[in-house]
Amino acid sequence: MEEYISNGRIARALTIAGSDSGGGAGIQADLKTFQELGAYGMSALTAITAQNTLGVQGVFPVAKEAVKAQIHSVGSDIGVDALKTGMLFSAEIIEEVAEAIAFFGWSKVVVDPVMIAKGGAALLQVEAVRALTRKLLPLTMIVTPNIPEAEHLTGMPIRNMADKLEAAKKLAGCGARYVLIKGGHEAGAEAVDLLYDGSGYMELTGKRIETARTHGTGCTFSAALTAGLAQGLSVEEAVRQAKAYIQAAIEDGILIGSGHGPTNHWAYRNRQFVTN
Ligand SMILES: Nc1ncnc2c1ncn2[C@@H]1O[C@H](COP(=O)(O)OP(=O)(O)OP(=O)(O)O)[C@@H](O)[C@H]1O
Ligand SMILES: Cc1ncc(COP(=O)(O)O)c(N)n1
Repeated sequence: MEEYISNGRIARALTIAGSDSGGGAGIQADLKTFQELGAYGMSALTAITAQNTLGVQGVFPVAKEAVKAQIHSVGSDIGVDALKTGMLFSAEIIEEVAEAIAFFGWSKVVVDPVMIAKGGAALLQVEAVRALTRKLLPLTMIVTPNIPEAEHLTGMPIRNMADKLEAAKKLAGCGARYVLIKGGHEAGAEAVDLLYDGSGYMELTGKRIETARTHGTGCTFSAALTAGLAQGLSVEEAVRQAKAYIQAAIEDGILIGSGHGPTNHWAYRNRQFVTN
């Protein structure tokens, strides 16, 4: 029981994100990951997507009032130790989310700036990017863009580690206390992520797996990070645990669907059973 308890109580993690009917990304990936890592998971839905391993067949946004109501329901009763945002879809939803974070004074805020699904579908409206950088990043503990998202948010191309660092500095300038730029979209034998803390940086390296089963890697990574923060880990510790979690989930992939399959959310726990 002990490992489920942080500061004398259950670690509570909230995801504010879209639903992926296929279960590999979005709210579903987040809740599975919270559960696997021993955090109590809660959700506020921002959009419903009709989605499978072949792509996104439909996007149905949730009314901003409904997003606010969900967040206030859990915030006013259960409480939140850490939260993450994923697909936020529109400027009005981003503004509602930012207001709620400020209202409750939550500080452990992970922002995964989801913009475009791996299949190419838009999960964030073009005009919403401004709201994300102006309203949400100043309230952010750690922002976790992939390379195309970091390029879009900063307006600069990223080709190497020096570019990643410069982009991270720009994003820190928007108010995020930590910036983690993910290396999943690069080529090379290793997937290298960069963590910038406002003054220094460190690299997190994992063996790159040649696989089509990478649907929801970013969602899963940021959810693992959020679970760790909810449990009282430092940002560095939570990032290392999240990297180990996603590495296992990609390495031990499961065969589901005929397109870009999901990662294996059980893999990290299964490995702990094997080693214990
Ligand atoms: N093929 C791979 N092999 C090993 N690690 C990977 C691979 N692809 C991604 N990763 C790791 O997974 C994490 C997520 O990175 P990625 O760049 O894929 O995020 P993302 O594009 O936001 O994901 P998604 O949009 O699918 O949710 C990072 O830690 C990255 O290094
Ligand atoms: C609801 C939702 N949220 C996030 C993603 C990003 O994941 P990916 O880039 O792997 O498609 C997604 N496809 N769907």
